[in-house]
Amino acid sequence: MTLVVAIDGPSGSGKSSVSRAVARELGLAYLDTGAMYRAATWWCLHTGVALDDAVAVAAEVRRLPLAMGVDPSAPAVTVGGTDVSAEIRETRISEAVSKVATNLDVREELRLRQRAAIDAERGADGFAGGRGVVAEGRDITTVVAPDADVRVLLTASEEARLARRALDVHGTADATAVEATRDQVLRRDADDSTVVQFHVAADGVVTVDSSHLDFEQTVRAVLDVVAARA
Ligand SMILES: Nc1ncnc2c1ncn2[C@@H]1O[C@H](COP(=O)(O)OP(=O)(O)OP(=O)(O)O)[C@@H](O)[C@H]1O
Ligand SMILES: Nc1ccn([C@H]2C[C@H](O)[C@@H](COP(=O)(O)O)O2)c(=O)n1
Repeated sequence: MTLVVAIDGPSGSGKSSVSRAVARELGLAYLDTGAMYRAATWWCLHTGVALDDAVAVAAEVRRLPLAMGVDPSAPAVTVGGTDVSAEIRETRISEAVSKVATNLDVREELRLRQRAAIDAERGADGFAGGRGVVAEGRDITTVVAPDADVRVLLTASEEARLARRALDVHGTADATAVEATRDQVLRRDADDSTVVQFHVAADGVVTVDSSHLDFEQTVRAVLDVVAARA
């Protein structure tokens, strides 16, 4: 039997790294839906469409030639055959992505693709047998896959999330680095929260608070939820 694990949470809560580790541990595929919004943003900047033109942006995203790798050890993201896995993590994308992710027509398009990717991995009707998947983002537990076998909201305090991101981007979590990270974490969450809810667990979703857990402990806590629920 295949397993679908859905994990949501705010920026810096550890969704991506923890989901990848959980997928590796369980031998499941891994779907990073945030990377899909980032790839859509990369594409819009690449094609030169004005991000404020919601209709044109949605039309561009419907044409997006995106291929999502689902190997948790190397989840490559390619657009039109170009590997953009590294570029979509650049600050210019992090600063712009909420404009694209809050476009409701873009969300409709990417949610269709996300559901298809999850169905492919779970071996749903019309798809070849899959191995199951860990899918993570902001609305996977609530909108994209509310029927997932296991649903987790991964949280952490603002302080912990800012420190983690500062360490990632600046190599230190001193006061200056944390301040420089605020926009990428808190402003982005505030903008994204206008269209999706990822701070409070919906009914049936288990909260894992990683504020006082290290990475390994957090992975173990999520694996424990899977073991208890699946
Ligand atoms: N429990 C933890 N303790 C300490 N560091 C952690 C923990 N979980 C994740 N990290 C580290 O925090 C950083 C941010 O994690 P990650 O990128 O997975 O977060 P995210 O929720 O996917 O963020 P975003 O939504 O902004 O992409 C990474 O360097 C990761 O290794
Ligand atoms: N299911 C999702 C996944 C992501 N987003 C938005 C929110 C972020 O600003 C952006 C990039 O996500 P990240 O790579 O930082 O996890 O995409 C969303 O709205 N819904």
